[in-house]
Amino acid sequence: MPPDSVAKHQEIQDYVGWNAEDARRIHIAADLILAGAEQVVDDFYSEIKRHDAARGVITGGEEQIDRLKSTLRQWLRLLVTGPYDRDYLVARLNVGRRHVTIGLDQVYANAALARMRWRLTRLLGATWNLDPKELAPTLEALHKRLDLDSIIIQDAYQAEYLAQQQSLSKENLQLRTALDRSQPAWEIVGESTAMKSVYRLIERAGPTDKPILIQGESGTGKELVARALHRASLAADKPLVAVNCAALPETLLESELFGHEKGAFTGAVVSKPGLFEVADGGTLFIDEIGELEGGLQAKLLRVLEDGMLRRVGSIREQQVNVRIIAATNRDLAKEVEQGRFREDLYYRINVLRIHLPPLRERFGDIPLLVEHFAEDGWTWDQRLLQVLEGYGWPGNVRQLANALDRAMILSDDDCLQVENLPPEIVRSSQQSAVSPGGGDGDLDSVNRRHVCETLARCDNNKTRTARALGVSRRTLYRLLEKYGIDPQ
Ligand SMILES: Nc1ncnc2c1ncn2[C@@H]1O[C@H](COP(=O)(O)OP(=O)(O)OP(=O)(O)O)[C@@H](O)[C@H]1O
Repeated sequence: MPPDSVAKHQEIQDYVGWNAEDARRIHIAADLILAGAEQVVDDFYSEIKRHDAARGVITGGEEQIDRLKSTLRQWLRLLVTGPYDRDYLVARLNVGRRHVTIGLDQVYANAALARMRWRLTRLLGATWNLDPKELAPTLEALHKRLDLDSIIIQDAYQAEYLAQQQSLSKENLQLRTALDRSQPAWEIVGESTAMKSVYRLIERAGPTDKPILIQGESGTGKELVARALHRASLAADKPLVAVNCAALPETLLESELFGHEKGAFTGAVVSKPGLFEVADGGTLFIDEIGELEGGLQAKLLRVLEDGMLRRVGSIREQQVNVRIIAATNRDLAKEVEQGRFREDLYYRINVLRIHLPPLRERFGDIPLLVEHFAEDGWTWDQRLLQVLEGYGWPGNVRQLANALDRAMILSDDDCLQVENLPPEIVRSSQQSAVSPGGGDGDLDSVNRRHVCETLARCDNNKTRTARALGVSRRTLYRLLEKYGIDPQ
């Protein structure tokens, strides 16, 4: 592994906040997870096999599946036993590549990883008959480890994708397209009027090559819409590459987006193309564009204006042809007014805009979403829907999905019970039963109280609080600022 990767992963590790205590907790849980590994592995593959197109890729039958399963077991062992060090990274990248090369591309890897995360959480929750409070730090450590892991697999994917791109035959490209088109994991659920107008915009705006700005609160499905736009575009058979500006520190983000030349900075011992180059001919989805720093905004503007970019440390300019889809949960017009976002860039990306309504403005979609997120065979009653429809959902659809996951994990049978929803949701339903008639004006105070209570329940730990609320850490900071809450 090149030293620059090691340095980069150290930086990612620091960023995610992985520490010795987390390692210790995972180590304690390792036996349990490994004992349930078969279940997790089977689950991973049943997720993959759900996709018709994947069946066409795994052509070696059961034998190939067995080989892949043993790679996955190795992955799990690494995930829960290995220290997070250089050897882990090398081994992990190899495991990642093996999955990626057979065509389980990013889309599947992500869907299957999400599934694995759910299964591991459930496994720990079900086996350790513990108070959720006691279990929380271990689950958090596990989630951190999976976060680190998915950043690494993303890297492996990119490296592999680039290598494949150079030698890819036409058939393979068509297969890749088929994979992306037939991907049901990106299904957008909702039949409210607001969502119907979103679908209409996707149909109309998708086939143009114009930049699109998707605006909406965190967890409203902006990434889903970006994927639908790409599928509806003329470049649907070309790559869709996603980057989240809030997930990486500025320096990493610059080299991630624009690439770097050998020697550009300490540790850059090899040249690396950026995501713009990887997405050439296709779409680049820039999530949380409002987080982009000034210097990077200028560089992005240049690419939008004439398609020219320069890798970090290079004097050579090169041309790319990439359609930009950007998303933000901020009010960019306000950011422009306050001088935090370049006006010229704003006008460039704001040619077409899609607004995603928050969940509290489309309660009618809740029953469909519950059906979508509940596993096969689960049931629920009207009371559960009433409670869900009476809650404010600051974390939107993502928070709803997490709440339902929790209810499934804690349930003794296959019935979703109100009592197994997160306490803040149950409490808010009890409060609204006592004081009915709260209008929009009350929503902020309900949300504020909800954030305060969750913060207290998570011992003022912001990572845990953000996870419990189903929002990113940055969103949590914005909520704290908005509601004037002192996190201490
Ligand atoms: N309408 C929907 N139908 C089905 N699933 C949805 C819908 N909206 C959101 N989701 C699910 O909710 C989760 C969050 O969605 P997504 O990542 O697209 O939101 P986002 O707006 O991009 O969030 P953020 O701003 O925090 O990045 C995902 O698991 C996604 O699949």
